Amino acid sequence: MSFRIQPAAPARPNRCQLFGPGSRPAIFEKMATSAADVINLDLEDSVAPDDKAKARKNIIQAVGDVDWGSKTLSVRINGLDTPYWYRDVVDLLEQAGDRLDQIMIPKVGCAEDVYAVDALVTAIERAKGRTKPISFEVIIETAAGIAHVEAIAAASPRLQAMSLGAADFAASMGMQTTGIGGTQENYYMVRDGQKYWPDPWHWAQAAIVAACRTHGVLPVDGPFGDFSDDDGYIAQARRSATLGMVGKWAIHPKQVALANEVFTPSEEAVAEAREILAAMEKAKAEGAGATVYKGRLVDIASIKQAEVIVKQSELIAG
Ligand SMILES: CC(C)(COP(=O)(O)OP(=O)(O)OC[C@H]1O[C@@H](n2cnc3c(N)ncnc32)[C@H](O)[C@@H]1OP(=O)(O)O)[C@@H](O)C(=O)NCCC(=O)NCCSC(=O)C[C@H](O)C(=O)O
Ligand SMILES: [Mg+2]
Repeated sequence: MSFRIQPAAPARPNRCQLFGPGSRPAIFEKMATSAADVINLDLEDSVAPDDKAKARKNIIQAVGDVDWGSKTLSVRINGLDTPYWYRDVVDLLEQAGDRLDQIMIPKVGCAEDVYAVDALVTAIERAKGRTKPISFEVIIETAAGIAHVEAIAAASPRLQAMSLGAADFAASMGMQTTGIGGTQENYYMVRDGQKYWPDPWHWAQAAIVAACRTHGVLPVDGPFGDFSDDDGYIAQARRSATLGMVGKWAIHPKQVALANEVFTPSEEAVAEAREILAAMEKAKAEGAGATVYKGRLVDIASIKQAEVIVKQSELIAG
């Protein structure tokens, strides 16, 4: 291990973030009774410009009126390039109750974007005597965002989570696709006449995971647009989980169970992880730093790998 210690990410379940437009209050109760760990009420791209003010009011009222249970309650504000974002922050922080946990900042392009929102939030919290600090989550969904991803991950002690927003990311990067997440028809390799579809989001996800893990932030996979394609969603979510992400967005309620299934370690995986820990305990007691488990090497690094799975399952079990 480096002399630089890797900080732990916030210890809260974040397997699924369910989104809903702030202009559609009829679904708020349904979101609250869903099995999602995080609720994202949206003021940004799912809300038309003429509906922004009403959506703000809907959300402010719902923060206090709806029973959100133990979920993390987050509101996505508008981007810092719009005329809406400051009013989103001011109205939310001045008028919404203490049940509000988090603000999601979209299209973050540099650490200073987070700094600017932090300054405004801090001023309002002090002025209004809000005692529960609002946490932040950000979306990496522009070329600038991914170019500055590590500085963004380090930008504020309020920052708890960071997502990849595949739709805006693709647009900003000039990618030739209208798909939101998943494999892309024209992103393939050919070997022996067979096509093979790699994952075009892989490198950006890996960059986000590395930045998040360096600074103690939860890395999260964003939306998968085709909510009729369960297999595609599951495949994308499994790749994200394998890379180190802790959860994924749901843009339709049917995706919630899929995310929870993928990001909850299976009983078999947890049992195997516990067996590896037990095998290493035995090896250590015998003075060895490595041993053989089911025909393969396990060593001190395997303890840390197994602990990731056990800790995640314990966190979810509560
Ligand atoms: C996608 C939707 C517009 C679909 O809505 P709808 O046509 O109503 O779907 P269904 O008829 O299949 O609904 C079935 C029942 O589920 C309820 N419902 C629908 N949506 C939600 C929801 N989000 N949460 C909870 N419940 C929901 C319906 O009311 C039906 O209930 P019932 O009648 O009682 O059976 C809609 O799902 C939707 O608006 N989704 C969220 C869209 C959104 O927030 N988008 C923003 C996030 S993605 C993004 O911004 C991209 C990102 O930034 C990037 O760049 O990548
Ligand atoms: Mg977006």
